[in-house]
Amino acid sequence: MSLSSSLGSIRSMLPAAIANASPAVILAAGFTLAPLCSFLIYVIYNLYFHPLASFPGPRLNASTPFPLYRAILCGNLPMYTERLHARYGEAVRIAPGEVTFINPDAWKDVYAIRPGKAQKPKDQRHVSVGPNHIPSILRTDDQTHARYRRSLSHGFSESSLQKQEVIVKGYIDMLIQRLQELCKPGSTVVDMTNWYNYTTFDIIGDLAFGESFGCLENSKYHFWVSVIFSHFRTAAWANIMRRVPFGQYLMKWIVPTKVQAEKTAQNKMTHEKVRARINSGDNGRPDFLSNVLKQPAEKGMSEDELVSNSYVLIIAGSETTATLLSGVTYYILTVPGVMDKLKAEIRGAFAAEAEITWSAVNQLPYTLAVLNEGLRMYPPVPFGFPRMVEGLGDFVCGRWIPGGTSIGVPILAANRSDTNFHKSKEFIPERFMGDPEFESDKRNAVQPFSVGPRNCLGRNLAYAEMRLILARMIWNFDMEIAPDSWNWINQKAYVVWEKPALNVRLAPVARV
Ligand code: HEM
Repeated sequence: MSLSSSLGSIRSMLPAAIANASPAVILAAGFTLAPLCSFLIYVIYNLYFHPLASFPGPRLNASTPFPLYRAILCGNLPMYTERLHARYGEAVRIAPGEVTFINPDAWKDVYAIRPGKAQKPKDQRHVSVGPNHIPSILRTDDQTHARYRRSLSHGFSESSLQKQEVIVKGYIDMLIQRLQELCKPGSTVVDMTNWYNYTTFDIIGDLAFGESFGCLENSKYHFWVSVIFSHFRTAAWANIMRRVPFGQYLMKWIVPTKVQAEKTAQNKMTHEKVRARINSGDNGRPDFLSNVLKQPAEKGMSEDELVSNSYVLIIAGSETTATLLSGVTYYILTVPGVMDKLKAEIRGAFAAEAEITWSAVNQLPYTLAVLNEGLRMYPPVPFGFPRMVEGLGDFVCGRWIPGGTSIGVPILAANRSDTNFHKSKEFIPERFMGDPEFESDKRNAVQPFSVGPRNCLGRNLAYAEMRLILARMIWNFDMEIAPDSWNWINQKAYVVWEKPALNVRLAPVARV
């Protein structure tokens, strides 16, 4: 049957107004109405027939992913999820196929390996593709991940950590010295977010590439580092574009040319740095790559894999630690009483600065409690990395989740939930020191380094660095928050927090 005779027979069944319309008008109407009808069916299915239809959450989120897209693009995802959980409870359907849980048991069910079950793969939409398109340790399949992790783990072992102390200490000495110089003759206001970043990027640059970025020496960001900060917003767009048809092609139009050019230059620089590190071979230094480079590529990493993983090591290892130190500095300067206790513990424990070592700072319980409360209130990775349910489905916190669903623990929401913590929005280090008032706290809800085979590899290094830097800062300086930083904590988050300047007045401690 021809098109015109088909249209003719349809016409005879329609009311006169439509029947008299020309074929072009009917086709145009069809093209307009078809997507509208499909969308309507999609919404009705999501709301009433989808296997997740019984999960709590706003109806708009259950029917379309647009509220989630909006939260991601506005840098609001962790806070938005926190609000949804406060309103709808422990499990929330944040988008048609995405559910988040704040019950501590979800860490086990979603992230850990359970007997007889495979680990759940990452929801790749939340993980950036490396600039050289070789999947990094954060994105790759389980088999390659196991190889990366095995070859890298030596650089994060207890014995390597002990040897790394001298390298880390050198940069902390430089931080203190530079800040002392800035304070001459009396006190001065500095942006501590920058100074913590200078320090942690120099440390991790040294441990990953064998040379620092020279940020402390030059009191400014190296080009490689500054590019990272301008790219976090792009990562939010990339998250959305991984969800829409032809998204990867659209990215080229969304990312400004300047940003693309910076990224290319950074990529070239990374290749050069990695090649220089390969050429220096086993340089006898206890850095991250010494062990990797001793092995053949099939057991260690190829040059491209080294490039891709260097990005992860540097960004995951620097920005996170500096973020936590900035957050803790903000809280100890704004919550009454905390600074006095910290000073009493740190300045009372040592007779001289040289005594402040990695093993010595392990003996400072209040300092550790302050860092843990900082990780609860201001986790450096505030949303975390969701996983996918495979196959037919699985149980999470006693509820059946169908295959194809993205599930996760939104870190900030779990950490600041009233169901998990007494006085959940207050910064109270005593909750990590056995204070009976906080006996009902579900402290195992706080997993800022995640859980399972893909948890943070640098956890011990991060704790050692954070304890030492905080102790040395408190030993050396009296601090006061500048009036323009009182509101510092209200930030956006694009994967990581977008931190403004944290202006702090530093005054060297006078000692006789
Ligand atoms: C306060 C500091 C830090 C926090 C809060 C943190 C948090 C995290 C989180 C949430 C993940 C993702 C885990 C997952 O997907 O389940 C991760 C992965 C990772 N982190 Fe950290 N991190 C910190 C410091 C460091 C440091 C100092 C290093 C050292 C280089 C590091 C290296 C890594 C690596 C290599 C991974 C990937 C692990 C894998 O996929 O097997 N992190 N981190």
